[in-house]
Amino acid sequence: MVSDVVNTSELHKVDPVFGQLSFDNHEQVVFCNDKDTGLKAIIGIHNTVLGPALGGTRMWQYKNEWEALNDVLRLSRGMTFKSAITGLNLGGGKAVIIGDAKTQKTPELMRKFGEFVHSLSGRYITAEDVGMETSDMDIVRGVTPYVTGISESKGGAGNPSPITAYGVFMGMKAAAKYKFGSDILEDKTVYVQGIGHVGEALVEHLTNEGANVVIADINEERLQLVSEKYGAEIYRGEDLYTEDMDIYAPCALGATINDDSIYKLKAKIIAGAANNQLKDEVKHGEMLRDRGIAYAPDFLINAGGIINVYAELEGYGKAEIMRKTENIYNTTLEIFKHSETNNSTTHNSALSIALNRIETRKKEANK
Ligand SMILES: NC(=O)c1ccc[n+]([C@@H]2O[C@H](COP(=O)([O-])OP(=O)(O)OC[C@H]3O[C@@H](n4cnc5c(N)ncnc54)[C@H](O)[C@@H]3O)[C@@H](O)[C@H]2O)c1
Repeated sequence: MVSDVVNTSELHKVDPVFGQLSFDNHEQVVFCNDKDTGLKAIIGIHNTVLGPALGGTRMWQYKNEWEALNDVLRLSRGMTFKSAITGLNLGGGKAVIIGDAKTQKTPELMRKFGEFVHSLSGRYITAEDVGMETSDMDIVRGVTPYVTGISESKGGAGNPSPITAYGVFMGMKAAAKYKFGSDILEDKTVYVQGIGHVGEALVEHLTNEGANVVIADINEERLQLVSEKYGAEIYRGEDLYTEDMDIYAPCALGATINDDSIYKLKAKIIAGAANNQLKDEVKHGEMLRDRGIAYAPDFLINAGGIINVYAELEGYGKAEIMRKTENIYNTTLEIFKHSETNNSTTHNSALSIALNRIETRKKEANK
């Protein structure tokens, strides 16, 4: 039924949540508002079949609420598949806080956010994502136990970004093994787009291996710092996608692989940390396959961070974290082989394996 207070041209807004393209049978979406601290947040719980929904909190200056909702729906769904394919007993969730992390993030706002997380009684467990620091999670820990990624001095596994970067490096090496016949990245030209927490640590692995690393970022200070530290070349061109490169590593925000960029891309491999790199999973996954570009699925190779925070819940140590993260190499190789055998895209191969694990658990639970 269409409410007559809505104009026909505004009809898409009648189904603001369940009718969104990015809505994928999410179990719960929670809107959080607090006038005093200015908190406006959305928590998305996609699926809890394998366990509590764990996923980071992103603080970002979204253009509007639709953009924030779309982001939390897409990101929380991605977390479900990330944990499933990594073999963790976790569901998928994520939170977004609408605002500028540099100017609007306060301890009071973070505490209030923590109270909302607490009100979900552990169905959602948070951690850091873009715009968040370990110290923010320490504040959240003050009001709820349902938080990971807290500092080591407080019993946490610390900043997950270096582990995420290590996993991406492993996934990249596996992609190189598949595409070039060798996983040695020496002399390969790798463009790292976004040299934040994860990007910088990835640059370190790559330069240690002797790769030619080119870095791109919108933050000039970061560019100078990372370039000086690792001797990486700074990209000053207009359109990174048109450059000659062996590997493109998206480590900023999502959807950079789209109708526009795919046709320009000269990279033979895409392997990076950013979530939701494919703007359209099906269409752009197929376009990459048709163009012979080996795509290491984002949710598979950027799982190091979640492996790290899962350790806080399960109580395993650094050695096990590293072993599980290193295993991303083997899983990525398996996915490339699976996609070849099944004539599927790598994204769909990874997705089908993740979905299979969830369905199996569901059946077992219903026995
Ligand atoms: N931190 C983790 O452990 C982790 C885990 C899994 C996935 N990820 C994903 O990896 C990506 C990076 O995470 P992070 O923790 O390093 O974030 P971050 O905020 O520390 O770094 C992001 C960097 O990207 C830059 N950037 C933003 N827009 C850009 C653009 N258009 N072009 C070039 N650079 C741009 C920023 O200036 C910043 O330096 C995100 O998509 C995040 O969701 C992170």
